[in-house]
Amino acid sequence: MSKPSVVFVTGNANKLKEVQKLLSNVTKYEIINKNLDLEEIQEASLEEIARKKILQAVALLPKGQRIVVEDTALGFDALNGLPGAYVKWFLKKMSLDELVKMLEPFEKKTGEAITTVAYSDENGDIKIFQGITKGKIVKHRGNLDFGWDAIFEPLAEEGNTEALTYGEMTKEFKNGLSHRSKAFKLFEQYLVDN
Ligand SMILES: O=c1[nH]c(=O)c2ncn([C@@H]3O[C@H](COP(=O)(O)OP(=O)(O)OP(=O)(O)O)[C@@H](O)[C@H]3O)c2[nH]1
Ligand SMILES: [Mg+2]
Repeated sequence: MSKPSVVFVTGNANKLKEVQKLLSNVTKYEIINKNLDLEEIQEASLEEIARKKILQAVALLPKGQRIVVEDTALGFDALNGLPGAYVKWFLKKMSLDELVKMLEPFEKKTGEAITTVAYSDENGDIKIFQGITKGKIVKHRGNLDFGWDAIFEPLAEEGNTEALTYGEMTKEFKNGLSHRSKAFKLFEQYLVDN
């Protein structure tokens, strides 16, 4: 019999590549991808956004499937966590340079990258896992392929002793300290234990 699967629902190819690597040690399940454009509600906590996302995916996919989604936010400390989950829409309307400029009036240039994972098991029970990496928002350096990678420089205390932006890191190095890796480590442990 073939292995049971966990369906990772995302429309983001960069995310998918990272998550396939992050979950590559999970031998119990096969991780497969389904590209659905899930609505992301506003005026909600990151947990609520992820919860709504998984509920939609559950409603759209066949019953009894294990499904996982994630939502990723970038919050600026000087703006009390904004743009947060809205960073995707900010990036559609402005360049990375303009996003960085938003912090010009403030001394504090720090922020948080946060991934919130929502998993629905075969019975529809939902679990939430979150990973946070603290960093500085800097003028873009390195690879521009993935969202705001080039303007996010994790703090030294995160293990980023060479002060690289995500965009300057190898994928392996980013996966060693990223918001996404922290969230998916917790999820991986849950899959192993349950
Ligand atoms: O530089 C980055 N490094 C990352 O590690 C990262 N993870 C997400 N993002 C971007 O931040 C927004 C999240 O929105 P988001 O979580 O809703 O994603 P999405 O809509 O692209 O995919 P999905 O919702 O179908 O899974 C989108 O603009 C993503 O491109 C990242 N940018
Ligand atoms: Mg999305």
